Amino acid sequence: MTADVLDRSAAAAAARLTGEEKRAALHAVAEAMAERFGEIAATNKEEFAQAERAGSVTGKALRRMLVERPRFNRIIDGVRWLAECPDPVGEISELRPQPNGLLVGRMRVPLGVIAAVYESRPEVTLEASAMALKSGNAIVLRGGRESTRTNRLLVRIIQDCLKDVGVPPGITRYVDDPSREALWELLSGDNRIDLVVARGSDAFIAEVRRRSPWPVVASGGGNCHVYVDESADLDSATRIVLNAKLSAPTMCNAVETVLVHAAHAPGYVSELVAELRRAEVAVRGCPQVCAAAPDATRADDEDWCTEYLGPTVAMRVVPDLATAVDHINTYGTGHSEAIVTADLANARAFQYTVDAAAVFVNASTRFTYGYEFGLGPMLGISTQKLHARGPIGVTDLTSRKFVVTGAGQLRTAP
Ligand SMILES: NC(=O)C1=CN([C@@H]2O[C@H](COP(=O)(O)OP(=O)(O)OC[C@H]3O[C@@H](n4cnc5c(N)ncnc54)[C@H](OP(=O)(O)O)[C@@H]3O)[C@@H](O)[C@H]2O)C=CC1
Ligand SMILES: N[C@@H](CCC(=O)OP(=O)(O)O)C(=O)O
Repeated sequence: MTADVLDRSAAAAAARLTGEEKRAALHAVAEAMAERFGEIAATNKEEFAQAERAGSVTGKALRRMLVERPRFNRIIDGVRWLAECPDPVGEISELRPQPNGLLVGRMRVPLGVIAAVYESRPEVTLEASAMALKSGNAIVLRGGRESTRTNRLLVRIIQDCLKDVGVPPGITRYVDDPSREALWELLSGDNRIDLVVARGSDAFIAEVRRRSPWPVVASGGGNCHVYVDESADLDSATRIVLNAKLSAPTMCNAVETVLVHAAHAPGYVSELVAELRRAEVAVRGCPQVCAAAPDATRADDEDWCTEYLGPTVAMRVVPDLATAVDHINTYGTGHSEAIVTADLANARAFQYTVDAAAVFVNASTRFTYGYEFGLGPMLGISTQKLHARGPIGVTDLTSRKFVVTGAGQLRTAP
């Protein structure tokens, strides 16, 4: 299985594709996905029901598995967007003529073979394949086992489209064997993978890092915070907190802990807790929050570390901005963090000192998403600093090499 899946010639074939070939292939994929939606949704529905019966995916993760019309249409539009966006491959920048006449520049190039390993979310299969195609990479995909049939179908459709437009279908592969052993074999040192993108829980990412000698970009959990500063517009703060929790509580960019400046306790704290309770969100609070709002239950240290991924939020009153930043840098996962403030100096201090992939001023953490950042489709939200940070866009699936053009120059300097 492994040698076949990781045939390096697929990487060379992907890297050779012209902009026009990629454009044609991506449009063909978008059209086929739209046409065959019924078949995809039916397969997915069966698998979903099976996972539900087996209890193999729990409530919060279960919904991610569903392929549903409006969201899938958005992903298809993302494939069309990729078809039309400028080809990142071959772009030359930073051209610097040297005193000896050498022309030194940097050319954007594909990485080679990418392995994408991710949760039971079939839409990732489509986005990841399309992004790899556009960036001239071969890709091997492995999603959560409950979605194997849907993922296989999606990859078959993609491969058929590639064949139809004359692109080698082997540049997109799916690991058919859903066992973990097959996954570890894929990631083992026997193969050569240029980048592993791992989306999922901390336990999963830790295991991938342990098993894989290849560079791993972690798209990990989001223990995200909103800090309501002393000068915040409190109506806006409430709207931001509610949006950050309620617009999609199961997603990694949802808020999990709200920090409120002590100037707002007890009055605003009790109002905010009441708003959250009205929206059926449970609040786990520090002693000051519980004193202000009796229907908050007492939080412990575990709460500050918890990604609830559901209708619960932790809340803590903090004496100042520095304590809020310290709390976030201690318990956060480097994903998305927000401050609500009318104080420009505090806004800037927060953005400089909070260590996260996306740091917002007066906006919801839910905006951390490729489409919302103008990057188009994304392969995950990197919670580490290298090689990509935040939403992993198509350009992040490339590297740059130096390209140097001379006229027979020889180096004479020591
Ligand atoms: N930053 C980002 O872009 C994203 C982050 N996330 C984060 O992922 C987490 C939840 O996702 P969830 O669906 O529960 O992800 P899981 O980590 O449970 O599942 C993801 C994949 O990991 C495998 N897996 C799970 N646990 C282990 C383990 N201990 N050892 C080896 N393999 C494992 C599963 O494979 P198998 O099928 O074999 O069980 C699955 O393919 C949340 O923290 C969420 O925030 C999710 C999506 C995007
Ligand atoms: N898809 C999300 C962002 C990232 C994501 O896919 O996260 P998750 O739902 O945790 O798998 C969004 O629409 O904001």
